[in-house]
Amino acid sequence: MLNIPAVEVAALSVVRGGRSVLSDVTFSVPTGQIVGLLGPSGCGKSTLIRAVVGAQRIEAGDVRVLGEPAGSACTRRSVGYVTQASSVYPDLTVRQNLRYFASLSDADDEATEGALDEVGLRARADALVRDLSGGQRTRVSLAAALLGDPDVYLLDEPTVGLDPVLRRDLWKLFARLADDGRTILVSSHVMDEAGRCDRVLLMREGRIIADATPDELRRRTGQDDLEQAFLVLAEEVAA
Ligand SMILES: Nc1ncnc2c1ncn2[C@@H]1O[C@H](COP(=O)(O)OP(=O)(O)OP(=O)(O)O)[C@@H](O)[C@H]1O
Repeated sequence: MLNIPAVEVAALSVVRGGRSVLSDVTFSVPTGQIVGLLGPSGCGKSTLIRAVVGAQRIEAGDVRVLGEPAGSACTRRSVGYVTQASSVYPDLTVRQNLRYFASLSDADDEATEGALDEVGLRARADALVRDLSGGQRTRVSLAAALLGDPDVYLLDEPTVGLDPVLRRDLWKLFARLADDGRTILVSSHVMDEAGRCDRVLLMREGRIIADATPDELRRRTGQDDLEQAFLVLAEEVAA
């Protein structure tokens, strides 16, 4: 099991609305790593995550999760997907949502309360989800994913709109999950979050322009700042 990559994408191409959105994307994510999918808005991060979930029609290529085709029934319980749009019930409270999701995955009330703490929502546990901010709703979705205890987390911009303290706390949570052997593929367009990943896939216009550790990116570009490193790499690709 440990030798099988958590995620394996080979020569993936996706067309949406008649336009090429992903072109010849290839990468592999070993188990127990945090891999960041970084790149500007519209570069294809969400589409790539949807393909790994098995929710995106693909034009060409192969996408596997834990050795099985993406989206296949046997991998569904192994994957926790947190979308950019909220995927919890707006007319239930935070705690009611989590108790509902806990019942689907045989988690108990203690796990529900633990998940509330993990995402920093204890103070809003009795608030209706429809009264929460976008960032708070994303954290409810993340807590619901935690209750399923998946092997692979696919997180689409989970830290958007969060203040620096909450962002730091969520990245600590991701690190704890990875230390426990979980795998995390997490997208962001905030380049300083790249530094918190074991490895970074830098995307631009539907292609991966670098697949490296943060230190390798710094060395390769001679830039300490990862945002500057991205700019150097983007210019190299454009040249
Ligand atoms: N339903 C759709 N039909 C046609 N094109 C789409 C659709 N959804 C997204 N696209 C296009 O696919 C490209 C990639 O979009 P995607 O949402 O994957 O990017 P992203 O990197 O996740 O962006 P963001 O950071 O803004 O969420 C964009 O050019 C977008 O306009």
